[in-house]
This record gives sequence, C-alpha cells and structure tokens, in this order.
Amino acid sequence: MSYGDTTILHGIDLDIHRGEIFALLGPNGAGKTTTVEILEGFRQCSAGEVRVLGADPARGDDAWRGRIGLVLQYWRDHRRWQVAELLTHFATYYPNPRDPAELLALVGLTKQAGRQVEHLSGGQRRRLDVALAIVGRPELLFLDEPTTGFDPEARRDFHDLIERLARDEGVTILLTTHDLVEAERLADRIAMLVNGRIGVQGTPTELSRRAAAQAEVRWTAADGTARTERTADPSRLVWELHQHTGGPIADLEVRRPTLEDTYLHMVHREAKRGADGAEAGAGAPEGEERAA
Ligand SMILES: Nc1ncnc2c1ncn2[C@@H]1O[C@H](COP(=O)(O)OP(=O)(O)OP(=O)(O)O)[C@@H](O)[C@H]1O
Repeated sequence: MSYGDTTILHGIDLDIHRGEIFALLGPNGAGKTTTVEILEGFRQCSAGEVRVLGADPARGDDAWRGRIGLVLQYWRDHRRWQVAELLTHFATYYPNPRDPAELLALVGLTKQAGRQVEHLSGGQRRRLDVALAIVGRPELLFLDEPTTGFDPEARRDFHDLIERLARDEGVTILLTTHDLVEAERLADRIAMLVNGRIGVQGTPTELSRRAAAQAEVRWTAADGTARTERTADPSRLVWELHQHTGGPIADLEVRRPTLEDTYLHMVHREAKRGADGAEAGAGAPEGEERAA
C-alpha cells in the first residue's frame, strides 16, 4: 500500500480464521488502520491480493457489506439523535438485526437510551460504536482501538462482550489495540506490525516466549542486596536458593517474559534498524526473531 511515493505497507501476509479473535498490534503510524481500512473496503490497496469473506473488499456489494460489522465515522454527524433512536434507525439497514433494547443492555447503555448522542461521555460513545457495529449480527467484526477512553469496568464489560460474540456466536473479530493486556486476554492470535511489516505473529503464549527464553528471578540476599538472575530453569534456581538459605527467600519474584517484552524488543529492534539505515524488517523477520 502506497500513498503517492510513500510505501506504507510492505507486503502484509496474513490469514485470519473464521471464529477467531485476531489482534493487530503496533506503534503509532505502523499501518494498522490502513490495513483495516483495506480489509473493510474503504481503501484500495496499490498491489497484492485481499480476500474477505470470499470477496475482494474493494468490490464488496451490499450483501457482502451486510455480513461485516465496523465502526463508522459518519454516524457521529447524528449528534442530536437519541441513542435508542439511532440504534433503531441503523437496525433497519439489516435483514436480521438485533433488538435495539437488548443491544443497549448488552453494551451497558440502557440508562442512556433517551440521551442525545452529543451528551454521551467518550467511553459511552465507544460503547455505542460497538453497538452500531454489531446491530446487524455481523459474521466478521472490525474494531479499531475499541477501548480507548474506557474505564477499567467498562473495559472488562467490553472484553466479556467480545468473548461472548466470538465464543457463543462464532463472530470473527479483527481488533487493533495499543493495550497489550487486552490483546493477551482476548486474542487467539496476534500480529505485530512495525513500519508497515509484520514482525511476528502467533498465539499470545508463543509471542511471549519469543522475547527471551529466560525467566527473571529476583530476591533479596541475606546481606540485604537486591539480586536478579536470568535463567531458563527458574524452579531449579529457586530450589538452590532455598537449599542455600535454609529458609524463606526474601522478596522472591519469578517473572516470565511477557507479551510486552516481545513487543518492546521488536519495536526497539526496528527503530535501531531504521537508525542504522538498514531496510527495516527485510529478509526473514520470523527466523531472526527466533535467533534473537
Ligand atoms: N491518506 C493518507 N495519505 C498519506 N499518508 C497516510 C494517509 N493515511 C495514513 N497515512 C500514513 O500511513 C502511515 C500508517 O498510518 P495508520 O493510520 O495506518 O497507522 P496506525 O498503525 O493505525 O497508527 P495509530 O496507532 O496512530 O492509529 C502513517 O505514517 C500515516 O501518516
């Protein structure tokens, strides 16, 4: 995908399976929204092949569009509409819509049903975004940074809703997010996009293991100094420490590599490549990641 002379996406290659929750992660400007907009049919890619529910999104007809759910921008023009009114109006576009009242309960907006859209808080608007995206019972749902501005409770409710849609109704969900905890909790698989390339992809567990095979063990030694050691066998190290001290190990902490470690490792690696003037991400990023 290029805008004029500037290449934004350098050959994204991914398959998203039916019924899975797939998260696209990456720093600002990595190309997540551009990717999602190509898949939604809002942008035509400059080269390559894209198939969404069996069709080229750039040529998707109304029947195809009715099978996908996405967060539209233009409904924001309906600021004076009441929440329930807007939802009922959008429901008329679909052959088998959800009941607007049930949907309001599902996204936790029942109390705001009669409120004008312009008087909703930021987080409530995002809930309405999601409600509008699923009113037509989509098979495939695109959510671009859906929980931005959510408080912790709203975030948890939203995660429950997404899991229910995927597990109970078999909805395929493509999610972009900056929240690594969210990705780890929700996603069956994750792709990390940096500078328009997929650096790594896999299940959250696979990606967590990529950053470093070693766990970090921290404790406070008998002389009061803080100690940190990296090891591939933390239980053995803890056992040895225990043998050595003959009692409790003070402030013991065993930390496995997290998704955040992988993410930061990859972003730093790509930033360094950029600074070195190398062609970022060229070659075989997967193999290189393993070697790292
Ligand atoms: N219409 C456009 N014309 C030219 N460049 C664009 C256009 N839209 C996006 N870009 C550029 O494409 C790159 C990728 O943008 P994109 O919005 O896809 O990133 P993103 O990963 O979604 O970022 P964020 O996390 O900040 O939302 C950025 O460098 C952006 O400036």
